[in-house]
Amino acid sequence: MSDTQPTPELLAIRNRIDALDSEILKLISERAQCAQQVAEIKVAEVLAQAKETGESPEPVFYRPEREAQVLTKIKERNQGPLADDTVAYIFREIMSACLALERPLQVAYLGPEGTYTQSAAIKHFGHAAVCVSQGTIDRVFAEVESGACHYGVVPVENSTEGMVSHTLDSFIDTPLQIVGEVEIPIHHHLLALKGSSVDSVTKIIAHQQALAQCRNWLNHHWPHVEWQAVSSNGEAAKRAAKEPGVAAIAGDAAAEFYGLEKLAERIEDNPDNTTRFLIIGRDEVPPSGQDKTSLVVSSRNKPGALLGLLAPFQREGISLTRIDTRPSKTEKWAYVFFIEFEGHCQDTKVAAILSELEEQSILIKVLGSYPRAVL
Ligand SMILES: O=C(O)C(=O)C[C@]1(C(=O)O)C=C[C@@H](O)C=C1
Repeated sequence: MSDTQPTPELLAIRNRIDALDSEILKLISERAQCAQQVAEIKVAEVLAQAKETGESPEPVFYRPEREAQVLTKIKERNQGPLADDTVAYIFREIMSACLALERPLQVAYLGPEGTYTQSAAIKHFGHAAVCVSQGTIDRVFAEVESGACHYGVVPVENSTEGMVSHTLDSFIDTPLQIVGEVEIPIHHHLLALKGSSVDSVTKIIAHQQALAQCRNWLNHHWPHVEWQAVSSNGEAAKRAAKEPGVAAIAGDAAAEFYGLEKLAERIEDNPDNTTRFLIIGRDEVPPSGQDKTSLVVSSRNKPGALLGLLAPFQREGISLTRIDTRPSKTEKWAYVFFIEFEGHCQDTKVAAILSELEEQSILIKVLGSYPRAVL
């Protein structure tokens, strides 16, 4: 390191940075005070409503549609040199901290710690949310349904492996709504106890989806070692941290949390491997202007039934973003369709499509209209 004094030029720029930082701090504090005032208004509105109707619902502090609008505006206004996503992440954290002043959020996620779902929860809610690990997807739904947690985060699809069928099935019976979505690029690593060598590995464990996403790599490098599916990548990392000879497939967060050595990095077969997660909550979300709607629908078992369900979307010019089929739990060889499309159920065109589908189908359930992922 050089022991020379900073040049006058460097000193001047640092002084400018100090001055800017104190201005930024002042503005952030002012913004946080505004958020506190918003909270007071929300509480007052609920109290006024309680006086009028006798009902006293909980004030809703978290506003996904507003957060999506704030982040979208920031990205649109950004003129560099920082990247759009970088400035959006900074504002994500500012809003997360402001919301925590209004009401700290409890978010249930499919754990244990170190899972990609935890990374998704932090990406969506920021670091001020309190993320609460759950052992299963069912527990995440149950915690939000019971009110023990405000929101939940569950994986729904992977770009290599397709839908997480358990999550889709859970939506059929739940009273919860989808209130948001978030995508995470998935990079898997082979992890083992610190100081382990590749030769010491006798068993590789991971969630079955992770094993599937690394199948070619495993076949090529580890054909003679046992592979075992476990309940989550976080669980795999937790075991690898205790059991010599056991290597786990998991991501950076798990490697860091359990202090594991990376024996091989980025071992997924598809470098664009991405997982999409859904945010579940108890309240409907008003339109943000850039929304998606998810629904589950089952038609009568007759020729052309699927075509009939899709025709209204084509007529109204509404883009489908996803369609999936699951066996109906109530009738043999009958199916339910999960359909996702652009728009909000309060949009006139979408409302027209929904009432048409209601006439044609034996079951239709809107799972939620929610802002498209901004980050
Ligand atoms: O606008 C609101 O309703 C707020 O509570 C403020 C704010 C923000 O910091 O901008 C904070 C939390 C909400 O989720 C959305 C936005």
